[in-house]
Amino acid sequence: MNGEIELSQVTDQLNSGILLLDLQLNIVSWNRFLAVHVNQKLEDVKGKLIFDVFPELPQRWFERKVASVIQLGTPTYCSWEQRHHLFELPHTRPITTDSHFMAQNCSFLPYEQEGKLVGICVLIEDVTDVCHYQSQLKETMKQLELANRIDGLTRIYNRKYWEEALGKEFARAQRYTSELSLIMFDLDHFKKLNDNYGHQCGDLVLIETASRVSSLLRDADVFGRYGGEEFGIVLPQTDQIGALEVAERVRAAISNSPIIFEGKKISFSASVGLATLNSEHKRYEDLISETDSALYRAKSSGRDQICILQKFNKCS
Ligand SMILES: Nc1nc2c(ncn2[C@@H]2O[C@H](COP(=O)(O)OP(=O)(O)OP(=O)(O)O)[C@@H](O)[C@H]2O)c(=O)[nH]1
Repeated sequence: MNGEIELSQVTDQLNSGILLLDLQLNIVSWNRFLAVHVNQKLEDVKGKLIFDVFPELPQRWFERKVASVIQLGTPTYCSWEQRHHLFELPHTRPITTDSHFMAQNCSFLPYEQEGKLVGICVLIEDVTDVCHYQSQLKETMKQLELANRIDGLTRIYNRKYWEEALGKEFARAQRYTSELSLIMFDLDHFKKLNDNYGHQCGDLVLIETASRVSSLLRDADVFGRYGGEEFGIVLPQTDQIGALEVAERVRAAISNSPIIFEGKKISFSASVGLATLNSEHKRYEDLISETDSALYRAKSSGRDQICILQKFNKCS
């Protein structure tokens, strides 16, 4: 039995491409997998320069890769994560992928005869499925991570993420003795709004509030939904005067224009509490607690207004 025939019977059944090149990068042989995917017979490509048969190959990169195999006499490798594919071979998967071409792991192996390097064997593995499932996994992880941070209704940060961010900003402001202010606001008579116009209308007001306030803030500010109809804004590098300006803009943005729901004009407003970091605040919870007390005072002083406990101890 002829050894060559025997080997090709095996390699022709492989679900991977095997391409044999001489040291000048002319094609010496390939297996059935490549003949099928390139749709050309071995006789038609034998002796041709690889770049004439596969013009898509990055020539200089390919030559460098092969040169290292020739010089070192050791295999080298290129995974689909480095380059999605080298050879433009159509994939035959019924799955939808981002590319028309098969994702590939390619190995470049030295090919020796009688102890002498005579060529390079390129092994091309089809890893389209791996690539596809990995991309899906990445996308799912991204969505999960987002869902973990974002409030489902208003699309701003949820309480857990917002509080973590406040904790970090608090620690940073203490370490660098920089300014930090906190605004918390709560929609007024929200229960009545729900009762009068329905929960759907209440939801719409929450969404509209988040959207209006988001558009007023700087990138560094951290805006989150603290609970039902209560929101918080962390303002790094912001003193009391700066925070008061923001608070006034927030209050006005909410109460100055009603929404239209089922043809009806729905007015709503918010009460706002504000506090600025000082030496009495030992933990970020102290800052929340002071802001919440200011908010409570804004409610009890008539709503649709801003209150600060520190220094001014006043409402505006
Ligand atoms: N539509 C809607 N309502 C919510 C949501 N979360 C909380 N609420 C409602 O918000 C209302 C809050 O009511 P209260 O805590 O009594 O406060 P309020 O009516 O706004 O009164 P003041 O805060 O004192 O002005 C409750 O009826 C909750 O059911 C939500 O996601 N959607």
